[in-house]
Amino acid sequence: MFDIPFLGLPPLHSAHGTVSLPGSKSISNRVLLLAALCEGAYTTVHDVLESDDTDAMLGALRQLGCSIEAVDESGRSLRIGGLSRQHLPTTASLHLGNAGTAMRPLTAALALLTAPGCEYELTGVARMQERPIGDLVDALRQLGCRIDYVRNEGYPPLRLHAADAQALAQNTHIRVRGNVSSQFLTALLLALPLAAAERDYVIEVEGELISRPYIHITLSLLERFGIHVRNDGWQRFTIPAGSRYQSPGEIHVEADASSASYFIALGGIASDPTQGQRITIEGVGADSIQGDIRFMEAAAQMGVHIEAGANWISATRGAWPLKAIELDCNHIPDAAMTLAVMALYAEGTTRLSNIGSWRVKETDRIDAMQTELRKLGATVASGPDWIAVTPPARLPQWQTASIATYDDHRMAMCFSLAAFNPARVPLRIEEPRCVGKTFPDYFETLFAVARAHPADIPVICIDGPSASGKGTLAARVAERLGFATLDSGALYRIAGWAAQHHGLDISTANATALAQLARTLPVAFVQDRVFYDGEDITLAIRSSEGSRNASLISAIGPVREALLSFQRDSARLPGLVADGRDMGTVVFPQAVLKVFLTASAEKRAERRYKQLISQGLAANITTLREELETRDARDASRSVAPLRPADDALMLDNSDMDIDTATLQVLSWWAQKHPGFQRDNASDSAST
Ligand SMILES: Nc1ncnc2c1ncn2[C@@H]1O[C@H](COP(=O)(O)OP(=O)(O)OP(=O)(O)O)[C@@H](O)[C@H]1O
Ligand SMILES: Nc1ccn([C@H]2C[C@H](O)[C@@H](COP(=O)(O)O)O2)c(=O)n1
Repeated sequence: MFDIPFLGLPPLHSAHGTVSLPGSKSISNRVLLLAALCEGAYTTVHDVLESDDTDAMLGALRQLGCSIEAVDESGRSLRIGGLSRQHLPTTASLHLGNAGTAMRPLTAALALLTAPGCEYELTGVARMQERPIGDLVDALRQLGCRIDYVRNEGYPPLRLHAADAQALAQNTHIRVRGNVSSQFLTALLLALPLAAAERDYVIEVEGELISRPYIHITLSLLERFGIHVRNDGWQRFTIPAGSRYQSPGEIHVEADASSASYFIALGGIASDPTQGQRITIEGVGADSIQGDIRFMEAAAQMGVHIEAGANWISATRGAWPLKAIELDCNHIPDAAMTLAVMALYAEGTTRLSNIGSWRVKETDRIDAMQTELRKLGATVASGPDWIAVTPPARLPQWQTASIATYDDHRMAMCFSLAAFNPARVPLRIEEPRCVGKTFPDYFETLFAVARAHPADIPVICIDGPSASGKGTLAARVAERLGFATLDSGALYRIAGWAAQHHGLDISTANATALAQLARTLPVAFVQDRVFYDGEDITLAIRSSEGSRNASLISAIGPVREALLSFQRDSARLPGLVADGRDMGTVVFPQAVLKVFLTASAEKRAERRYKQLISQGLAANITTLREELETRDARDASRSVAPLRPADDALMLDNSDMDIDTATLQVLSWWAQKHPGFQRDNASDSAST
């Protein structure tokens, strides 16, 4: 997951490949609660989504005394022991983050489970405290449940007390408004089987029921747990007397159909079938119980070519540009956000209606969508429950933009699709960590299938003499930007070690054999360790001998040639920070930012000395200084790719600069290379 202030997206041109999606949030949280409600039974739930929202549910269930164990190392199969009514804690304060799928059902279930003398408080983040829950509380109060608002009438936090048992036995017919959030009805449907042992309970929906597909998921899952609800025209639901939760033993969570929408759109925007390209999605397909699977129909209407099997989908470009549509999106409220961004690639105006529920989600999604699409140059109009999007009319009207995400995972995910814009303007997604709500590895999954022109992948080069701090600085900068790193010196160190290991003298006489060896190094990088043919050589290559051998072998032209393509292939999305001696002069001459990092020989020897001592290695500061000066002289005087600053490199002497200051300097230079974004790296960095 990219836990950084912003993620830069360079222009992307195509996408191709297969993606496996995480489990559905809606199904995961329902199933976890259902399993917990099977008193005295165990349920193994497979493919559970690992995310902020499921963490919120699991944390609450644990606090309530539920036993939850990982079945294997994947952590995605959990064995849940049903809650025992008699052993619930007397008090609990449950923090449910911004997880509506935890807050609403737990409110209803606990309103019925709270025993006399017990008291539970349910709360969440600031946004959760702005999300209405009054209709659910009103419905529960009709049953005799006792719920207080802790702060604001109609909103969490809530305090729950034991229900009035007499009222609960008499008030078996309740009403709930259907046009605010379908999660209220879901919450009641999941909770009422706890009361329905002896009598029917009937829920009457007032007004139009929005987001019916989510109720369909609830009813399907209730069936799996032994509860057969009677559905009369989506207006009246009866939980029959004698209902009792029964564990299915094992249950699998489908992949998330809403998450699939980004990759279906991706196929339609960026996979060219004439080049044999397609995006294949595994884990969810035509047999899905999730309503958002019908996004396939909407995307097909816009021109995406889609094929689907029971649990897979493939998507490629069909009509291009896409076709603008007018669509009532009540049936796919979450995935409809993806359509709004697809509209950027359509001819004409796309109008999405019946999306009033967007206003009470993680943020006011209609306002957020309008603001951010306009930043890109689109023309956007909106009303209480609709939005209309017209793409920029001509290429120059596309704008580079820093997209705010409003702590809303779907804003971050759907706006990533704008990186395929025809004007090839780069984007920035602010606070990309918000995808953790449902799809923590979203951007990694996207980058695994998206392609950029090599020249568009941003590379930062940090070259300089030995022990000037290149590796340390490169790692810090990469961490801040979410980029990969390339320690090119390590490659020469490994090649030098290998030559010695195979008894090859490091001299130009052996150039061909040494180059062949360098081309086929059986090396593996595992976290911060280096393995050669399974042998851990991390420390060996950092010894004085290792440094000398690296310097010697790096002066042999064919060896440098042999290592070139590996280094260039390290440039990958969303970017690379490469450190060495010739990153800016030879390997990445087109790099956007080149830094030549220096420090006095005295300081460098001192730092290297401290580094070796801290690793438990013997060192002598005078010898170290002599060695690194000899090495630098050799590296700078060799005929191939000598150590020298590129003509366009920025010089940074960090002799008297700490690592944080050096990092901020590089990030600030990086920001200056990217005019046009409303926020810049320097101000983001300074706030850390
Ligand atoms: N600005 C700094 N102030 C103090 N110490 C630093 C600074 N930058 C780096 N160091 C320390 O100096 C040591 C050498 O740094 P580092 O290994 O990053 O250098 P390098 O240039 O990559 O070395 P090499 O050329 O051998 O690959 C490390 O222990 C690091 O923590
Ligand atoms: N791009 C590079 C990187 C390194 N070398 C050589 C020169 C160094 O003496 C040796 C070890 O590098 P270090 O780990 O100290 O960065 O490798 C090079 O020629 N070109």
